[in-house]
Amino acid sequence: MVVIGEAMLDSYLYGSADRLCREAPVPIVALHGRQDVPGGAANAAENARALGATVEFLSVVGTDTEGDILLRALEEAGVDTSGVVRAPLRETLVKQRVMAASQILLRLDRGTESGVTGADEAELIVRLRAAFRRADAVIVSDYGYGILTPRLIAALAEEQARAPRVLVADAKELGRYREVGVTAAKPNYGEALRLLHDHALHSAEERLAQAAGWEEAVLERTGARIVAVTLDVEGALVFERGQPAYRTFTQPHSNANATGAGDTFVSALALALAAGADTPAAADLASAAATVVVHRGGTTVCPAAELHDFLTAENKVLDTGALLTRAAALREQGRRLVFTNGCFDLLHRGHITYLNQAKALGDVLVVGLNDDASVRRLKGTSRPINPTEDRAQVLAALSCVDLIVPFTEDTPARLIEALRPDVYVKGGDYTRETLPEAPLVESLGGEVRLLPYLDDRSTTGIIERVRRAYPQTGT
Ligand SMILES: Nc1ncnc2c1ncn2[C@@H]1O[C@H](COP(=O)(O)OP(=O)(O)OP(=O)(O)O)[C@@H](O)[C@H]1O
Ligand SMILES: O=P(O)(O)OC[C@@H](O)[C@H]1O[C@@H](O)[C@@H](O)[C@@H](O)[C@@H]1O
Repeated sequence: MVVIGEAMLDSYLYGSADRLCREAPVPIVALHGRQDVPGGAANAAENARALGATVEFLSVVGTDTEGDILLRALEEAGVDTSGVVRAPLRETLVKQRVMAASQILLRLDRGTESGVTGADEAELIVRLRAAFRRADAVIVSDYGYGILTPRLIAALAEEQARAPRVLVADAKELGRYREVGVTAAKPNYGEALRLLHDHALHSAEERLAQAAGWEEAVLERTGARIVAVTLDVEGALVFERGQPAYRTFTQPHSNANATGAGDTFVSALALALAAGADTPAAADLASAAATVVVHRGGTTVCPAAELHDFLTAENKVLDTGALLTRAAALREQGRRLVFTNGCFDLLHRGHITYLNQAKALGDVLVVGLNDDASVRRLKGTSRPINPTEDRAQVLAALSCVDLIVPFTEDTPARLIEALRPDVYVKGGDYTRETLPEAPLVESLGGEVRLLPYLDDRSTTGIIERVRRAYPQTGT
């Protein structure tokens, strides 16, 4: 992985503030600690390393002490910094935060006016071209401080046209990368507004609806194959040419001191795409990694082991008793429960789109999963291909699925009666009249919603394609 962009040093000054200053009504901070960590593009590089990538970092950094501290921290984290140009005329970017307990009181920025000389630019381009050719994936992290010059972006475009890589752009002004042929672009809400000349809306619902309408425009203005608009606590909306939009969901955390979740998101997204994950899976991994760093606080990374623990410890698979206890607690918090059921054998894109849409109809998506005996009765003895436990774990990896409950009957009627969902969702060919569970759901005060399946996507279709591809293996 090559990460190129604007490195900064995030410097945290920790203290406590118990009284106000006599000269002016401002807090007096008694300092008792300091921590310096790589920020900006350097944070993206450190995140990619922590997730397991071999990382070459390219940037322009001053020859000052802050530059030394920054590069030493990166090297200690295992990032290769030999591609960083040290520029005597440049002041290293520093973002110093004065903290009282976990509250940021003030941020002081330095080095924001430092330019890049023609010689530094030329040297960085030479290093970029060489590194690009060695890389599987490239991240561009452009905060608008002048390192990513038009000439450098043109060189990037040439390299990408010559031998395309998984190239992810995280930039304040994404329009600058339109001709580069990036694989994925990651604007946050503010960056997307700037790109599209749209105006900010206030409630989360309004923002989501607004962002859902951006699909065509963001893909067009960034020239990217995939655009992930990150929406802070609301997760992300992911658009891809020719595919249905996909939303990721986070576990909300009110960590005012969290910063750099976007860098983590980009690193995990780039790595997952480079490793061959499809877009929804890559976006879910990115979202999970970002959630981990938000919960940790400060400018930090998500180590691969922590991502793994986060994904497996979520314990989404429950038996009926445990589900009902959890559902009662969620109801008390005023959460709206959405329920659907199915076999979800050989999970495919149709399933993923459907589950994503189902989640959007409420707060908590519960999936009733037909167990192996019930799948056999419904679909024949050759099914399921994957056993209950595996099917449950695959579903559990989706951020839109909150809880999974295996059930053994032919229909979920008993489960619906016990759970009393606010919304019951079913897909495929049903109508309200032909759906056997509809009267039951409505008699319990719930609402029935039917969602279309994507055409040409089915587990049976996959099995038939495999059969045709390998006829010699018989039935
Ligand atoms: N408060 C939060 N609780 C849970 N998850 C969050 C929260 N804030 C952000 N995230 C996660 O981090 C991802 C990226 O966040 P965000 O939209 O804030 O990016 P960003 O503005 O580029 O971040 P930064 O500038 O801090 O790097 C979100 O899509 C979401 O998955
Ligand atoms: O250039 P502006 O946006 O003013 O400063 C960047 C900061 O807001 C922070 O950005 C985050 O993404 C992180 O990269 C973090 O390290 C960095 O300090």
